[in-house]
Amino acid sequence: MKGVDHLAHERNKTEFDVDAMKIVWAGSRHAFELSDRMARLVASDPAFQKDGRTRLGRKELFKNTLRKAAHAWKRILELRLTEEEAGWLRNFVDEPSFTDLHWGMFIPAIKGQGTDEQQQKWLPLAYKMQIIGCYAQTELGHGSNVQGLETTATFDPETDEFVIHSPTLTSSKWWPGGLGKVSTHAIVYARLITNGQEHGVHGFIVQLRSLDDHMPLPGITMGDIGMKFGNGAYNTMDNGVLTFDHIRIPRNQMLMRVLRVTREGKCVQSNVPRQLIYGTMVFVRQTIVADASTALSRAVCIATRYSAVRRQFGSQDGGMETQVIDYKTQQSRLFPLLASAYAFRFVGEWLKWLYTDVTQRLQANDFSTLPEAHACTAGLKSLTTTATADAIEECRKLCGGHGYLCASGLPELFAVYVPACTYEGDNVVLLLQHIADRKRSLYRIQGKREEKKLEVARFLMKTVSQLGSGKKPVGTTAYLGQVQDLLQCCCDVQTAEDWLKPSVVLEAFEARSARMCVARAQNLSKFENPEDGFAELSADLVEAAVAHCQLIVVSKRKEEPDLTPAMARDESDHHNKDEGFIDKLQQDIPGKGVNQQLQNLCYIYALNLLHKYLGDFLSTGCITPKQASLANDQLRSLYSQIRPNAIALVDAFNYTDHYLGSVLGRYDGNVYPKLYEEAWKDPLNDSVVPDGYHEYVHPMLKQQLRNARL
Ligand SMILES: CCCCC/C=C/C(=O)SCCNC(=O)CCNC(=O)[C@H](O)C(C)(C)COP(=O)(O)OP(=O)(O)OC[C@H]1O[C@@H](n2cnc3c(N)ncnc32)[C@H](O)[C@@H]1OP(=O)(O)O
Ligand SMILES: Cc1cc2nc3c(=O)[nH]c(=O)nc-3n(C[C@H](O)[C@H](O)[C@H](O)COP(=O)(O)OP(=O)(O)OC[C@H]3O[C@@H](n4cnc5c(N)ncnc54)[C@H](O)[C@@H]3O)c2cc1C
Repeated sequence: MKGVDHLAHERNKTEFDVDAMKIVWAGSRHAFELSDRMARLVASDPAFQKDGRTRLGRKELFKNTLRKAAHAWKRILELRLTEEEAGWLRNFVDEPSFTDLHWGMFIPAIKGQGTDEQQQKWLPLAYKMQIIGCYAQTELGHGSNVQGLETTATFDPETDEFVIHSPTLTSSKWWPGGLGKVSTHAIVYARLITNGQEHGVHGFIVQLRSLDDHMPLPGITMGDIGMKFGNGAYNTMDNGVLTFDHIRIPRNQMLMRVLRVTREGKCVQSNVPRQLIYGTMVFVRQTIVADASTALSRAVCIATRYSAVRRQFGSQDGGMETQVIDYKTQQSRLFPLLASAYAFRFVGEWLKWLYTDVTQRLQANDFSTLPEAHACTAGLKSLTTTATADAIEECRKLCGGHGYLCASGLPELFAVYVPACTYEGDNVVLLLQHIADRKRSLYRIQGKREEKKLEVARFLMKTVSQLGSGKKPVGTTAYLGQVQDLLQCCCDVQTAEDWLKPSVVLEAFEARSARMCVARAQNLSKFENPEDGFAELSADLVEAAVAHCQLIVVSKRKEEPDLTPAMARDESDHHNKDEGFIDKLQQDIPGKGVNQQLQNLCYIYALNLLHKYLGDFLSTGCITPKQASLANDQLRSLYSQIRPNAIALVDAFNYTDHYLGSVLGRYDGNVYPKLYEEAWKDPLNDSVVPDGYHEYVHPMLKQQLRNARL
């Protein structure tokens, strides 16, 4: 590190081994070394510099993105990077681009929904970037309601082709990233029609543009949908519009792993469940949870370093003013966000494990864990992106006025990040799904034997409804197996220190979630028509889903050994599966003081939630007002313990200044001179007298002066 380290005094206070924490944050030594190497590679390459991005006009900005994407690909080939290394490199380039959709959705869709032959044909082309793909699902009229899509794919047995058509304006594909200007191919989702019969929505590989001159193929109309929120930000992406006028594609370009259309136009269902058509979304939602911890940690790193640099008030006898990080209000806003960054990191690791596990099972024709994977990815995507978007804005406020400058990096981070609350499923719709299950089920609330046929029950509601049936809940809902205990238990916290017991915190969160679920299930049972009940109570159901998802983040309960065979996992998996925050602490984590810091963060995460959602905990009788007050006392004490380690805890994210892209978050804390320097780079400062002055302001001044003299 060159130059003076203005944060050295802060780093000297550190009470733990930062290098060891870097490994914990990265997930493994291998991941740390690899990401560190790629981050430095990108930061040291002038072609990847991002200075002034927020000042560029759309065309210039977009061209710049194309240049960087091409340069990244060139470096990947030159250095013969592995797929993993290439992924990290693209990540550190830090600019949304068409390649995100090519690697992040187009390829996974073919892998997940294509037959072996289709994979053999299309994947090599995609891997070598001989074609560029995107994911065209959403339409102008429908995004959330996938079954409401209007684009049609009608089988023509005479030519052995599908005819892809956009029958209405609202059926125009609208939003797909990479579609507007770059993609040559797309996975297009359309209603399958054979022999005059509809067979639901399926994916089709459609070529959009000529591989020679990049012109749209006949019958295809395409373009960009226009500027989006913020400067720079997501405007580097060509989100597009697309309509089809009776486009023909060969039959074998329908992704046929789930359903096969024969030469005669007969539909043959494979043994794979229909829901796998939605599999790409499960994959991407899982990656979005991991990305949430990255975006959140970037914002927190900026706000924490700046809070240690910034001083306001409190100077005595001409001495230094107080660092704003020492104000308890600043700590109570900042440290829970720091704790959330770590919490989301660990739950993201766990979700990745869950997804890998589900994928392996699917390959072995075991589909039993798919509903849980869907529910967890949907719920946690919603929980973590909502919290992260709010947190980035809070970090901006924590940086005072300077946080509002683009030079802080926070406005662009916010503008790039907020659509995560909408894409890959609107967060409210996903929470409703989290508790949703469309299967007919027997509705029976623990022991009441109050049976009702339901058209629509919900994932959590269904679990609760089956408690009396002898079916043991597994996975993330296993705690509901002890529902009777959880309905009756009394929190035995008597001192603030009692809140530092994992079992106490776990019990409080489990009891809150269980009681909320049971109360909602009881309310639902009062409705004659369950559909009406779900519609009427949906806001309450969302609250229960949030409580359940927060419990997963605080700690995924260790699974019982006597699970159904589908859920039983190898002992060798043991370390991978327990990645909830409390579970993480049970592992043997090397490095001086590391475990202690993680414990502090874990309790800050949990107790801050308890404070924020106090209404839930009090109204369900899980804790008393006195115990809530003790939790607050403990929180304040934890903030004091985190304070000397705050800078080191954000250093452990190992972000380069290039990646952070923030004058306020610089590693060396040299904020003011650099902020001053940055201001002079603004194009407005290219000339002393601005363009337009002589045209508009000068005549106005002159006129006023003349008037005054009259
Ligand atoms: C690289 C990152 C850049 C990101 C760029 C952004 C890309 C995008 O945004 S792509 C477009 C993403 N679009 C969405 O996420 C749409 C959101 N909507 C949905 O996901 C679904 O339509 C739904 C979850 C809201 C379901 O609607 P619903 O009508 O209730 O469900 P269906 O009747 O269609 O199906 C019911 C059946 O399927 C199960 N299920 C639903 N989704 C999944 C899934 N992803 N995986 C597994 N299973 C799923 C659902 O639980 C029902 O199950 P059963 O009860 O067993 O029938
Ligand atoms: C930056 C960005 C990138 C995108 N990239 C892609 C892409 O690459 N490919 C692609 O196919 N799509 C893409 N999308 C589209 C995205 O997936 C959809 O916008 C998203 O799924 C939300 O759907 P919607 O727009 O229809 O919202 P709507 O469903 O219209 O939501 C509007 C409001 O209605 C509420 N609502 C809707 N249904 C219900 C319900 N049943 N109960 C209660 N409330 C409800 C929602 O909560 C929300 O408040 C992208 C979107 C964005 C913003």
